Amino acid sequence: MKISDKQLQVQEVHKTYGKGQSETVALKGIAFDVLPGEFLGIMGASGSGKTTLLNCIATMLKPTSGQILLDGQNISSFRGSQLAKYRGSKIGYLFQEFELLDNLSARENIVLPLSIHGENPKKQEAQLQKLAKQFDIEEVLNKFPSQLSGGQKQRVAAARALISNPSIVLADEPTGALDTKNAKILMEKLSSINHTDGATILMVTHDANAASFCSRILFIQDGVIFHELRKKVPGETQNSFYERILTVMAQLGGGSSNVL
Ligand SMILES: Nc1ncnc2c1ncn2[C@@H]1O[C@H](COP(=O)(O)OP(=O)(O)OP(=O)(O)O)[C@@H](O)[C@H]1O
Repeated sequence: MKISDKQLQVQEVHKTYGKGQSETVALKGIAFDVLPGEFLGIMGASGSGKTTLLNCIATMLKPTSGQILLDGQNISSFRGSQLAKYRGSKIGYLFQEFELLDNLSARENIVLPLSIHGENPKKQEAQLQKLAKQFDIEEVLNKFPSQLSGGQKQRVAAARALISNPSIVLADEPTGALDTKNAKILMEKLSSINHTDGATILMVTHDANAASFCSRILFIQDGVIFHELRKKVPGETQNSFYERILTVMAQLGGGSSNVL
């Protein structure tokens, strides 16, 4: 495989918080690659290092050692305007709590990343219409966040994450604040965009249902990869994958709960 075939390369990343007695080693040499068009899930017990890993990839945190490469570029070396460009155009973010701006309409929230980078308004409109259709939010584009349901807010946030056509979407517990029905709708939409547009998605989740939409799952324990599951191709059903996820979660958590 050529290096360029790998969209994201996480190479022996260590992350330590604090010093001396308050030192916490959150990541202990984590390494994996993500291919273009993969839908990768990251699972693991609370405190295992999932958010730390996501924040290192997002450049919100700097690894203590190791390297992270996106599209072959070492993102840890980025500074100033290069870093701002990376955050604004190469990465789409989707958080548990939506993080929409209250005083902007859904439409304005979605195009915000493009507006900041001075994209042509015609291009903005075409991208916006396409995503609004894909996420079934065409009817609510002129509403403000306070006028939207939780499910609608998260689909608006998902459209915003994809508007700049990023190399990778980083999602941290995107279904965490949604009820079962809205979580399923969001995952179906993300999965469909992953299949039709080849969007690469990396998603941290505790939810086995959400994880069953992924093509591969890394299970993290104490800052290292403990296990990997891959959906069988062709044709493993989502239900069969879900059952396999629950089995690993039971081994990890030592119980039958589907929440780690
Ligand atoms: N800013 C920080 N300062 C010190 N320690 C931290 C900090 N952030 C996280 N940690 C520690 O690093 C470890 C990994 O935390 P992290 O938030 O990455 O875990 P997580 O798997 O995302 O957990 P959760 O599922 O509960 O969100 C934990 O032991 C945590 O207490």
